[in-house]
Amino acid sequence: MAEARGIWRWREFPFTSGANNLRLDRLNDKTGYARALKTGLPSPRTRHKKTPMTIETKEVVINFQDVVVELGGQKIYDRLSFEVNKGEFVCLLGPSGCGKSTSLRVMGGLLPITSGTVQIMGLDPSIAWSKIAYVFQSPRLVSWRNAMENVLLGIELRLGPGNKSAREQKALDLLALVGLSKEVKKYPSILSGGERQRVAIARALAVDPEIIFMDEPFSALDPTTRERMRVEIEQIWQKTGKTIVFVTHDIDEAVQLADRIILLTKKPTIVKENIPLPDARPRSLGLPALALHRNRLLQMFNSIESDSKT
Ligand SMILES: Nc1ncnc2c1ncn2[C@@H]1O[C@H](COP(=O)(O)OP(=O)(O)OP(=O)(O)O)[C@@H](O)[C@H]1O
Repeated sequence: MAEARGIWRWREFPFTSGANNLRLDRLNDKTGYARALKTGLPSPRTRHKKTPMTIETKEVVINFQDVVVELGGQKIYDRLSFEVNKGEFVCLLGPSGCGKSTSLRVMGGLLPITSGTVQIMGLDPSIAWSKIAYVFQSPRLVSWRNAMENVLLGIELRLGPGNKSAREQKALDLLALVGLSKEVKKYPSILSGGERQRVAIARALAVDPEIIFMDEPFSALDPTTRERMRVEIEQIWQKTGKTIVFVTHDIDEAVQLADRIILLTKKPTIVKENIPLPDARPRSLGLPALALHRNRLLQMFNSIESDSKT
């Protein structure tokens, strides 16, 4: 696990990627000044000054190295390698069937690899389960438990019974974080699709994971709700500082949300390209910079398609 420290000057900052840009983006929010104090980074008012200072750079929390996965006699990954840094919002983007969801199963220790190495915070995935949580396309709530009880279920299963009132307060706080303070007693059957997915996000956060894996979490929602949920997940990520690995095949979603897009080829899959997105947040899809990323990604997708035909 690499952890480096270095001297940083403001003018160099926008051109670095990963955790550094993430920290910079976080300074753009209302709590930027308080965060600047906490992180030791310059506040938005003073960061233009070329003050040399020492900061933490990147810490790798996910490491895929030369991973081969074979399923049903078919090679899915062909020595797939990538890294994810602490605090990053990484989107895994690629054509259908390239193995995006498979990578989440591998990282969760749910699927053995044929060769190569996978490490989650320096650990083998089989023993790293306490570091991770999942949000799936379907919220997978327990129908006979209300919103709060569903969040509590996550805590109970992972962390044991513990202190009841502390657990309940934590569940309430998380439901407030995802905008469901008034829905805590509602059962899944009367929650909207977006609300159900928010409960699932609160449940994932409840076990205090280092890394959250999201597998197309908004793809079943209507376009308006999907758009709203993107804004909300970005805010939640900024508030919690979690590392998020977000699987999608939606280019717009990826350019709106990611610090970095890992673009995958078709099977047998390798990384086609790592694409850092240093653009300021929140990002509107109408911004010219996003249109450029989008067009570039579309071209790459076309190239992936034509590669597979040859
Ligand atoms: N248990 C299995 N046995 C055989 N093949 C499998 C198994 N599970 C997954 N696969 C195959 O592995 C490949 C990758 O599947 P995966 O679901 O990871 O793709 P994906 O990139 O997430 O696709 P999509 O975007 O369509 O959801 C697919 O070709 C799939 O058919």
